[in-house]
Amino acid sequence: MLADEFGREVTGVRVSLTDRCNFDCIYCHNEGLGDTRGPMDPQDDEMSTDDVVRFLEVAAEFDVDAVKFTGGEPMLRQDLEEIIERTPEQMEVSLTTNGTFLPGRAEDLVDAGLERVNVSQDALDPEDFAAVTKSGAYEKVLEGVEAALDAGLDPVKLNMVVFEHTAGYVPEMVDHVAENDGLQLQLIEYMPELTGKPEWNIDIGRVHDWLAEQADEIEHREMHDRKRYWVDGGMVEIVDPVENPTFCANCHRVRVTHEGYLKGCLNRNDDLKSMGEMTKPEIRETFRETVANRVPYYGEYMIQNDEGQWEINEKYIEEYAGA
Ligand SMILES: Nc1nc2c(ncn2[C@@H]2O[C@H](COP(=O)(O)OP(=O)(O)OP(=O)(O)O)[C@@H](O)[C@H]2O)c(=O)[nH]1
Ligand code: SF4
Ligand code: SF4
Repeated sequence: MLADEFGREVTGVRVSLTDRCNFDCIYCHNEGLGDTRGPMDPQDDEMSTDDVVRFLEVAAEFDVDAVKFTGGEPMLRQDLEEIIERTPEQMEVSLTTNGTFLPGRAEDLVDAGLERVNVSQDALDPEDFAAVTKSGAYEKVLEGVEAALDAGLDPVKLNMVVFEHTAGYVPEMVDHVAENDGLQLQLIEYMPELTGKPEWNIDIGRVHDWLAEQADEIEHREMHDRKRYWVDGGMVEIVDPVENPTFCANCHRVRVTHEGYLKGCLNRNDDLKSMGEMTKPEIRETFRETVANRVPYYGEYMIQNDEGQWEINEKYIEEYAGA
Protein backbone atom coordinates (compact mmCIF):
# COMPACT_ATOMS: atom_id res chain seq x y z
CA MET A 1 0.00 0.00 0.00
CA LEU A 2 1.33 3.44 -0.89
CA ALA A 3 1.33 6.33 1.56
CA ASP A 4 2.31 9.98 1.26
CA GLU A 5 4.87 11.65 3.48
CA PHE A 6 2.13 12.64 5.91
CA GLY A 7 1.40 8.96 6.55
CA ARG A 8 -1.88 8.96 4.64
CA GLU A 9 -2.29 5.59 2.98
CA VAL A 10 -4.13 5.57 -0.33
CA THR A 11 -6.87 2.97 -0.11
CA GLY A 12 -9.42 4.43 -2.51
CA VAL A 13 -9.74 6.01 -5.92
CA ARG A 14 -12.43 8.34 -7.10
CA VAL A 15 -12.96 8.21 -10.83
CA SER A 16 -15.00 10.78 -12.73
CA LEU A 17 -16.31 9.09 -15.87
CA THR A 18 -17.73 12.14 -17.60
CA ASP A 19 -18.34 15.82 -16.96
CA ARG A 20 -21.65 15.67 -18.82
CA CYS A 21 -24.82 15.91 -16.77
CA ASN A 22 -28.57 16.14 -17.36
CA PHE A 23 -28.88 18.45 -14.33
CA ASP A 24 -27.44 21.91 -13.77
CA CYS A 25 -27.24 22.14 -9.98
CA ILE A 26 -26.42 25.62 -8.79
CA TYR A 27 -23.87 24.26 -6.30
CA CYS A 28 -22.06 21.88 -8.67
CA HIS A 29 -18.26 21.93 -8.38
CA ASN A 30 -17.73 19.23 -11.01
CA GLU A 31 -15.31 17.26 -8.86
CA GLY A 32 -13.16 20.26 -8.12
CA LEU A 33 -12.89 21.45 -11.71
CA GLY A 34 -15.50 24.19 -11.45
CA ASP A 35 -18.22 24.84 -14.00
CA THR A 36 -16.72 23.22 -17.09
CA ARG A 37 -19.54 20.82 -17.83
CA GLY A 38 -20.16 20.27 -21.49
CA PRO A 39 -23.28 19.35 -23.43
CA MET A 40 -25.14 16.04 -23.11
CA ASP A 41 -23.65 14.57 -26.29
CA PRO A 42 -20.84 12.07 -25.87
CA GLN A 43 -17.50 13.82 -25.81
CA ASP A 44 -14.25 12.55 -27.20
CA ASP A 45 -12.16 13.68 -24.25
CA GLU A 46 -13.54 10.99 -21.94
CA MET A 47 -11.46 8.00 -20.91
CA SER A 48 -12.36 4.87 -22.83
CA THR A 49 -13.57 1.73 -21.07
CA ASP A 50 -10.10 0.22 -21.47
CA ASP A 51 -8.41 3.37 -20.08
CA VAL A 52 -10.53 3.20 -16.92
CA VAL A 53 -9.97 -0.52 -16.43
CA ARG A 54 -6.22 -0.25 -17.06
CA PHE A 55 -5.96 2.42 -14.38
CA LEU A 56 -8.02 0.38 -11.90
CA GLU A 57 -5.84 -2.67 -12.46
CA VAL A 58 -2.76 -0.64 -11.58
CA ALA A 59 -4.47 0.84 -8.51
CA ALA A 60 -5.35 -2.70 -7.40
CA GLU A 61 -1.67 -3.65 -7.57
CA PHE A 62 -1.10 -0.98 -4.90
CA ASP A 63 -3.79 -2.57 -2.68
CA VAL A 64 -6.45 0.05 -3.38
CA ASP A 65 -9.63 -1.64 -2.26
CA ALA A 66 -12.38 0.85 -3.11
CA VAL A 67 -13.47 2.78 -6.16
CA LYS A 68 -16.11 5.47 -6.36
CA PHE A 69 -17.45 6.34 -9.81
CA THR A 70 -18.65 9.93 -10.15
CA GLY A 71 -19.29 12.49 -12.85
CA GLY A 72 -20.90 14.80 -13.97
CA GLU A 73 -23.51 12.07 -14.17
CA PRO A 74 -21.66 8.73 -14.46
CA MET A 75 -24.78 6.88 -15.64
CA LEU A 76 -24.60 8.81 -18.92
CA ARG A 77 -21.81 6.37 -19.71
CA GLN A 78 -23.42 3.43 -21.46
CA ASP A 79 -20.37 1.31 -20.64
CA LEU A 80 -20.77 1.75 -16.86
CA GLU A 81 -21.92 -1.85 -16.41
CA GLU A 82 -18.92 -3.09 -18.38
CA ILE A 83 -16.53 -0.91 -16.38
CA ILE A 84 -17.95 -2.22 -13.11
CA GLU A 85 -17.84 -5.78 -14.37
CA ARG A 86 -14.16 -5.40 -15.26
CA THR A 87 -13.22 -3.65 -12.01
CA PRO A 88 -10.74 -5.78 -10.02
CA GLU A 89 -12.52 -8.09 -7.57
CA GLN A 90 -10.77 -6.68 -4.49
CA MET A 91 -12.41 -3.27 -4.92
CA GLU A 92 -15.64 -2.24 -3.32
CA VAL A 93 -17.55 -0.45 -6.07
CA SER A 94 -19.73 2.54 -5.31
CA LEU A 95 -21.44 5.15 -7.44
CA THR A 96 -22.56 8.72 -6.91
CA THR A 97 -25.43 9.64 -9.23
CA ASN A 98 -28.33 12.03 -9.53
CA GLY A 99 -30.55 8.92 -9.68
CA THR A 100 -32.53 9.66 -12.82
CA PHE A 101 -31.16 6.71 -14.79
CA LEU A 102 -31.43 4.12 -12.00
CA PRO A 103 -34.96 2.98 -12.92
CA GLY A 104 -34.48 0.11 -15.37
CA ARG A 105 -30.73 -0.04 -14.84
CA ALA A 106 -30.12 -0.50 -11.10
CA GLU A 107 -30.39 -4.28 -11.32
CA ASP A 108 -27.90 -4.52 -14.18
CA LEU A 109 -25.45 -2.42 -12.19
CA VAL A 110 -25.81 -4.68 -9.18
CA ASP A 111 -25.40 -7.76 -11.37
CA ALA A 112 -22.21 -6.19 -12.70
CA GLY A 113 -20.87 -5.74 -9.15
CA LEU A 114 -22.12 -2.39 -7.82
CA GLU A 115 -22.23 -2.51 -4.00
CA ARG A 116 -23.23 0.97 -2.85
CA VAL A 117 -24.92 4.04 -4.27
CA ASN A 118 -25.23 7.70 -3.25
CA VAL A 119 -28.15 9.56 -4.84
CA SER A 120 -28.29 13.36 -4.78
CA GLN A 121 -31.51 14.59 -3.21
CA ASP A 122 -31.60 18.07 -1.77
CA ALA A 123 -35.30 18.46 -1.02
CA LEU A 124 -38.59 16.63 -0.50
CA ASP A 125 -40.65 18.87 -2.72
CA PRO A 126 -40.50 19.00 -6.55
CA GLU A 127 -40.36 22.80 -6.70
CA ASP A 128 -37.65 23.13 -4.08
CA PHE A 129 -35.77 20.36 -5.85
CA ALA A 130 -36.08 22.11 -9.22
CA ALA A 131 -34.85 25.39 -7.76
CA VAL A 132 -31.43 23.92 -6.93
CA THR A 133 -31.01 21.27 -9.65
CA LYS A 134 -32.65 23.17 -12.55
CA SER A 135 -34.36 19.89 -13.29
CA GLY A 136 -37.96 18.73 -13.30
CA ALA A 137 -36.92 15.14 -12.67
CA TYR A 138 -37.87 14.95 -8.98
CA GLU A 139 -40.25 11.97 -9.45
CA LYS A 140 -37.64 10.18 -11.52
CA VAL A 141 -35.12 10.57 -8.68
CA LEU A 142 -37.59 9.06 -6.20
CA GLU A 143 -38.13 6.18 -8.62
CA GLY A 144 -34.37 5.84 -8.87
CA VAL A 145 -34.00 5.53 -5.11
CA GLU A 146 -36.73 2.86 -5.07
CA ALA A 147 -35.08 1.02 -7.94
CA ALA A 148 -31.76 1.01 -6.07
CA LEU A 149 -33.39 -0.37 -2.91
CA ASP A 150 -35.29 -3.00 -4.93
CA ALA A 151 -32.03 -4.06 -6.57
CA GLY A 152 -30.60 -4.75 -3.11
CA LEU A 153 -28.49 -1.62 -2.65
CA ASP A 154 -29.16 -1.12 1.05
CA PRO A 155 -28.50 1.42 2.44
CA VAL A 156 -28.97 4.06 -0.22
CA LYS A 157 -27.27 7.28 0.83
CA LEU A 158 -29.06 10.51 -0.04
CA ASN A 159 -26.53 13.27 -0.72
CA MET A 160 -27.75 16.73 0.24
CA VAL A 161 -25.66 19.87 -0.20
CA VAL A 162 -26.37 22.22 2.69
CA PHE A 163 -26.31 25.88 1.76
CA GLU A 164 -28.55 28.91 1.96
CA HIS A 165 -31.22 27.41 -0.32
CA THR A 166 -31.50 24.03 1.44
CA ALA A 167 -30.48 24.51 5.08
CA GLY A 168 -34.14 24.83 6.07
CA TYR A 169 -34.91 21.36 4.69
CA VAL A 170 -32.41 19.54 6.93
CA PRO A 171 -34.91 18.60 9.71
CA GLU A 172 -37.41 17.09 7.26
CA MET A 173 -34.65 15.19 5.45
CA VAL A 174 -33.46 13.80 8.80
CA ASP A 175 -37.04 12.65 9.54
CA HIS A 176 -37.29 11.21 6.03
CA VAL A 177 -34.32 8.85 6.50
CA ALA A 178 -35.42 7.94 10.02
CA GLU A 179 -38.87 6.96 8.71
CA ASN A 180 -37.75 5.04 5.62
CA ASP A 181 -35.83 1.80 5.97
CA GLY A 182 -32.75 1.54 3.82
CA LEU A 183 -32.08 5.29 3.53
CA GLN A 184 -29.22 7.26 5.07
CA LEU A 185 -28.52 10.97 4.79
CA GLN A 186 -25.20 12.56 3.89
CA LEU A 187 -25.06 16.31 4.45
CA ILE A 188 -22.39 17.93 2.31
CA GLU A 189 -20.89 21.27 3.16
CA TYR A 190 -21.20 23.80 0.36
CA MET A 191 -17.84 24.60 -1.21
CA PRO A 192 -17.84 28.37 -1.79
CA GLU A 193 -14.33 28.48 -3.23
CA LEU A 194 -15.24 26.01 -5.98
CA THR A 195 -18.70 27.26 -6.82
CA GLY A 196 -18.23 31.01 -6.97
CA LYS A 197 -21.09 32.16 -4.71
CA PRO A 198 -19.59 32.62 -1.24
CA GLU A 199 -22.73 34.43 -0.09
CA TRP A 200 -24.68 31.14 -0.24
CA ASN A 201 -22.48 29.54 2.38
CA ILE A 202 -23.84 28.70 5.82
CA ASP A 203 -22.00 27.75 8.99
CA ILE A 204 -21.95 23.94 8.97
CA GLY A 205 -21.05 24.07 12.69
CA ARG A 206 -24.67 25.02 13.37
CA VAL A 207 -25.85 21.86 11.64
CA HIS A 208 -23.45 19.78 13.74
CA ASP A 209 -24.74 21.46 16.91
CA TRP A 210 -28.36 20.87 15.98
CA LEU A 211 -27.74 17.22 15.13
CA ALA A 212 -25.78 16.69 18.36
CA GLU A 213 -28.89 17.81 20.26
CA GLN A 214 -31.13 15.42 18.34
CA ALA A 215 -28.78 12.44 18.25
CA ASP A 216 -29.12 9.24 20.28
CA GLU A 217 -25.59 8.26 19.31
CA ILE A 218 -22.61 9.88 17.59
CA GLU A 219 -19.88 7.93 15.79
CA HIS A 220 -16.67 8.91 14.00
CA ARG A 221 -15.76 7.40 10.67
CA GLU A 222 -11.98 7.11 10.18
CA MET A 223 -12.24 8.38 6.57
CA HIS A 224 -12.01 12.16 6.83
CA ASP A 225 -12.82 11.81 10.54
CA ARG A 226 -16.45 12.26 9.53
CA LYS A 227 -19.13 12.43 12.20
CA ARG A 228 -22.19 10.21 12.00
CA TYR A 229 -25.29 11.09 14.00
CA TRP A 230 -27.98 8.52 14.71
CA VAL A 231 -31.34 10.25 15.06
CA ASP A 232 -34.47 8.14 15.75
CA GLY A 233 -32.81 5.17 14.05
CA GLY A 234 -31.73 7.13 10.95
CA MET A 235 -28.06 7.75 10.14
CA VAL A 236 -26.85 11.23 9.18
CA GLU A 237 -23.24 11.74 8.11
CA ILE A 238 -21.61 15.14 7.62
CA VAL A 239 -19.02 15.79 4.93
CA ASP A 240 -17.36 19.03 5.99
CA PRO A 241 -14.03 19.49 4.22
CA VAL A 242 -13.90 23.28 4.03
CA GLU A 243 -11.10 24.75 6.16
CA ASN A 244 -10.97 21.45 8.05
CA PRO A 245 -7.42 20.11 8.59
CA THR A 246 -8.74 17.03 10.40
CA PHE A 247 -10.76 16.07 7.31
CA CYS A 248 -7.69 16.35 5.07
CA ALA A 249 -5.42 14.56 7.55
CA ASN A 250 -7.63 11.49 7.13
CA CYS A 251 -7.98 11.59 3.35
CA HIS A 252 -7.15 8.28 1.65
CA ARG A 253 -8.28 8.82 -1.94
CA VAL A 254 -6.68 9.92 -5.16
CA ARG A 255 -8.79 11.13 -8.04
CA VAL A 256 -9.02 10.71 -11.76
CA THR A 257 -10.73 13.28 -13.96
CA HIS A 258 -12.92 12.19 -16.86
CA GLU A 259 -10.10 12.97 -19.30
CA GLY A 260 -7.79 10.61 -17.43
CA TYR A 261 -5.76 13.03 -15.35
CA LEU A 262 -4.63 11.69 -12.01
CA LYS A 263 -4.68 14.17 -9.14
CA GLY A 264 -3.95 13.91 -5.45
CA CYS A 265 -6.58 16.29 -4.11
CA LEU A 266 -10.06 17.43 -5.08
CA ASN A 267 -9.22 21.06 -4.49
CA ARG A 268 -5.97 21.16 -6.45
CA ASN A 269 -5.55 21.22 -10.19
CA ASP A 270 -1.86 22.10 -10.20
CA ASP A 271 -0.70 18.49 -9.93
CA LEU A 272 -2.69 16.98 -12.83
CA LYS A 273 -0.94 14.10 -14.58
CA SER A 274 -2.39 12.81 -17.84
CA MET A 275 -2.58 9.03 -18.15
CA GLY A 276 -3.86 9.15 -21.74
CA GLU A 277 -1.91 6.77 -24.00
CA MET A 278 0.14 5.51 -21.04
CA THR A 279 1.26 1.93 -20.68
CA LYS A 280 0.74 0.12 -17.40
CA PRO A 281 4.35 0.63 -16.23
CA GLU A 282 3.96 4.36 -16.92
CA ILE A 283 0.68 4.51 -15.03
CA ARG A 284 2.36 2.70 -12.13
CA GLU A 285 5.06 5.36 -12.02
CA THR A 286 2.52 8.19 -12.28
CA PHE A 287 0.45 6.67 -9.48
CA ARG A 288 3.53 6.42 -7.24
CA GLU A 289 4.51 10.01 -8.03
CA THR A 290 1.01 11.39 -7.39
CA VAL A 291 0.77 9.62 -4.04
CA ALA A 292 4.27 10.75 -3.06
CA ASN A 293 3.35 14.38 -3.80
CA ARG A 294 0.03 14.40 -1.97
CA VAL A 295 -0.27 16.90 0.83
CA PRO A 296 -3.23 17.54 3.11
CA TYR A 297 -4.90 20.55 1.50
CA TYR A 298 -6.08 22.31 4.65
CA GLY A 299 -3.36 22.33 7.28
CA GLU A 300 -0.37 21.94 4.96
CA TYR A 301 -1.08 23.28 1.47
CA MET A 302 -3.37 25.97 2.87
CA ILE A 303 -2.41 27.33 6.27
CA GLN A 304 -3.91 29.98 8.51
CA ASN A 305 -2.19 33.35 8.84
CA ASP A 306 -2.09 35.41 12.05
CA GLU A 307 -5.55 36.83 11.28
CA GLY A 308 -6.93 33.32 10.95
CA GLN A 309 -7.35 33.54 7.17
CA TRP A 310 -6.35 30.62 4.96
CA GLU A 311 -3.60 31.15 2.42
CA ILE A 312 -1.30 28.99 0.33
CA ASN A 313 1.69 27.82 2.33
CA GLU A 314 4.67 29.74 0.96
CA LYS A 315 6.61 26.61 0.16
CA TYR A 316 3.97 25.64 -2.44
CA ILE A 317 3.56 29.06 -4.05
CA GLU A 318 6.21 28.57 -6.72
CA GLU A 319 4.74 25.18 -7.64
CA TYR A 320 1.23 26.70 -7.82
CA ALA A 321 2.29 29.68 -9.90
CA GLY A 322 3.96 27.37 -12.40
CA ALA A 323 0.84 25.26 -12.94
N1 LIG B 1 -12.80 18.23 -0.31
C1 LIG B 1 -13.29 16.99 -0.39
N2 LIG B 1 -14.59 16.77 -0.58
C2 LIG B 1 -15.02 15.52 -0.67
C3 LIG B 1 -14.16 14.41 -0.55
N3 LIG B 1 -14.90 13.27 -0.67
C4 LIG B 1 -16.17 13.65 -0.87
N4 LIG B 1 -16.24 15.00 -0.86
C5 LIG B 1 -17.45 15.79 -1.07
O1 LIG B 1 -18.56 14.96 -0.81
C6 LIG B 1 -19.41 14.92 -1.94
C7 LIG B 1 -20.14 13.60 -1.97
O2 LIG B 1 -19.25 12.56 -2.09
P1 LIG B 1 -19.75 11.14 -2.53
O3 LIG B 1 -18.86 10.64 -3.58
O4 LIG B 1 -21.18 11.11 -2.87
O5 LIG B 1 -19.60 10.25 -1.28
P2 LIG B 1 -18.43 10.09 -0.30
O6 LIG B 1 -18.86 10.79 0.91
O7 LIG B 1 -17.17 10.51 -0.92
O8 LIG B 1 -18.29 8.53 -0.04
P3 LIG B 1 -19.32 7.52 0.60
O9 LIG B 1 -20.45 8.25 1.19
O10 LIG B 1 -18.55 6.76 1.59
O11 LIG B 1 -19.78 6.68 -0.53
C8 LIG B 1 -18.49 15.21 -3.11
O12 LIG B 1 -19.14 15.76 -4.21
C9 LIG B 1 -17.57 16.24 -2.50
O13 LIG B 1 -18.21 17.48 -2.51
C10 LIG B 1 -12.78 14.69 -0.36
O14 LIG B 1 -11.94 13.79 -0.26
N5 LIG B 1 -12.39 16.00 -0.28
S1 SF4 C 1 -26.22 16.10 -10.58
FE1 SF4 C 1 -24.13 16.22 -9.76
S2 SF4 C 1 -22.83 16.48 -11.57
FE2 SF4 C 1 -24.94 16.93 -12.21
S3 SF4 C 1 -25.08 19.18 -12.03
FE3 SF4 C 1 -25.84 18.25 -10.11
S4 SF4 C 1 -24.05 18.21 -8.72
FE4 SF4 C 1 -23.29 18.52 -10.83
S1 SF4 D 1 -6.72 16.63 0.93
FE1 SF4 D 1 -8.56 17.54 1.80
S2 SF4 D 1 -9.44 18.82 0.18
FE2 SF4 D 1 -7.96 17.41 -0.77
S3 SF4 D 1 -9.19 15.68 -1.45
FE3 SF4 D 1 -8.38 15.18 0.56
S4 SF4 D 1 -9.96 15.82 2.00
FE4 SF4 D 1 -10.42 16.80 0.04
